[in-house]
Amino acid sequence: MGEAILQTAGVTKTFGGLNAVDAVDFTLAPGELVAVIGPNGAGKTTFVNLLSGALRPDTGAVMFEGRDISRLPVHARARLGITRSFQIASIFPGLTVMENVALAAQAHAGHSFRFWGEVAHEAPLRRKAHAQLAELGLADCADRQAAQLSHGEKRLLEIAMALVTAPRVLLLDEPMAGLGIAEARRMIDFIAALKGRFTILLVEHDMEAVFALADRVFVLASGARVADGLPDEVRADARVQLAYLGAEDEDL
Ligand SMILES: Nc1ncnc2c1ncn2[C@@H]1O[C@H](COP(=O)(O)OP(=O)(O)OP(=O)(O)O)[C@@H](O)[C@H]1O
Repeated sequence: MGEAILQTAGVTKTFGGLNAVDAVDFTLAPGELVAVIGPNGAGKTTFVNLLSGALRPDTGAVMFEGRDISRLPVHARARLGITRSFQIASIFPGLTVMENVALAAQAHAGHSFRFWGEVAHEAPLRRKAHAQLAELGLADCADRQAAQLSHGEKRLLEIAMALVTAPRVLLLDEPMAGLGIAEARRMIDFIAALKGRFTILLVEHDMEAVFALADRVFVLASGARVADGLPDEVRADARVQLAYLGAEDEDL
């Protein structure tokens, strides 16, 4: 893989006396899908917050294309193309799927917020939304009201709303959470179809999804990196197995 698009160097975040993220070095190369895993409380959410800008590191740095972005807030990082799906996606339940995607496209286009009545007349936005939904295999949902979607379909819509903004890096925080078996399979297929076209960091407890999707697996435990490698290497790593001991719901 080429140079990192997103990188951390010795990044640390402390809460009280606890190093939630402890001197972590991490790289994400363009087009890669890296899964960040670890037992409960390992620091995964804190780490994503440090990447998205929701939290600032106490020490160390976050770099985007070699530029130090450690002090930039969420909106400035979003403008650079670092997109966390749920931050983009406040789904409007009374609007259709297509209208929600068109609104996300409009927000990204940099217009100040306008109500849907105005946006609805903008054919280019509607076309863009339709094209995005068709590309994602969601065209059959386009005219459904968002409120009527299943939980799994709403998660797909959130990701579609992030993707229409053409993110440079997509941060997916537990997209499988709360999905039934069939919905989980659909989500795995959906994310698999994004591979190579988008650069993705996936935080996920669902190991079936992680090992089906990841190019590389990055393991945190007690805030620190314990492994970073190919899925099969990580699965066989004794340090990883040790980190997961006692975490009954998270068998590797
Ligand atoms: N705002 C906060 N204030 C104090 N402690 C926090 C805060 N956020 C996280 N922590 C602590 O930091 C540690 C890491 O938490 P974090 O939520 O990042 O882990 P996680 O790997 O995402 O866990 P899970 O898999 O359970 O979501 C935990 O011990 C948690 O209690």
